[in-house]
Amino acid sequence: MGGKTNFKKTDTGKTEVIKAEIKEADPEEDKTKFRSAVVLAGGRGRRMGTVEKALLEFEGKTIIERLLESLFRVVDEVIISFRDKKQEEKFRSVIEKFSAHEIRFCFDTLEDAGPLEGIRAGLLESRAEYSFVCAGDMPFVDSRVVYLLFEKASGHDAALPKREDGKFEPLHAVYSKKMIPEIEKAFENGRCSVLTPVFEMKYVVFVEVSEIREIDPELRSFANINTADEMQRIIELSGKKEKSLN
Ligand SMILES: Nc1nc2c(ncn2[C@@H]2O[C@H](COP(=O)(O)OP(=O)(O)OP(=O)(O)O)[C@@H](O)[C@H]2O)c(=O)[nH]1
Ligand SMILES: [Mg+2]
Repeated sequence: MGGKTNFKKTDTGKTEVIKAEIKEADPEEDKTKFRSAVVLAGGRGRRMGTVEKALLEFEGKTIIERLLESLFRVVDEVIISFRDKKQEEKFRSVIEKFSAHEIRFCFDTLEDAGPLEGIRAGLLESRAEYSFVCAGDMPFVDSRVVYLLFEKASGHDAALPKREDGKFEPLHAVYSKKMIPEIEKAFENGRCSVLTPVFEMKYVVFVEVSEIREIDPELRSFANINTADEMQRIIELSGKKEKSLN
């Protein structure tokens, strides 16, 4: 399908409808489970002047490399969610560096439908029941936080961080395959907010960021880059980290 799809603006950013019925997780259940990650890379980076944000580089390393290094500490395969094959070619040389790992690709069916379409394609391609989904413009994703989200999601439909101000981090979350039909329904209703299908699922775990702060005190994991100014801030943050490590 190549044609453009027009989606209505949704109001699903609001948080009043939360259907989190928590089931008892079985700690033995997922010890041997296959885990996937879906990295969303199919956006156009328009706010930065149309750039491939995942290929932005600082201190000699691209964001996608940083992400892959971190993710392969905790998942068995990574699926990179591209808009089309032409985009995949631009990433080939970076991805070759990870030939020892399982990296696969998926491509959008709906053009320019946003991250939710990338998630749909990624979850369809995923060989795991649970996939960690993140934006491809997040340089500091922390494998320990990803692991925590997998643990929280186990036996449930999804696990999303919830900030102190009540906002969620749907592009740094674990989703089960149950999200796929809910995404299809959202699109049928002209909705493209990632939170729309999330709120349709029954067993969603919202992980308070206070718990994540125990691992990642400044919540650097969620930092993402949308503008040139944010890129500058990320470079500064990175410098700070180097110092605190020494
Ligand atoms: N597969 C896929 N991924 C997308 C799509 N739109 C956005 N993304 C990804 O979703 C993540 C969050 O999106 P944004 O921060 O808006 O990134 P973007 O769309 O490239 O940037 P802008 O054009 O400035 O909005 C980024 O990692 C994007 O690459 C899409 O249509 N398909
Ligand atoms: Mg966008």
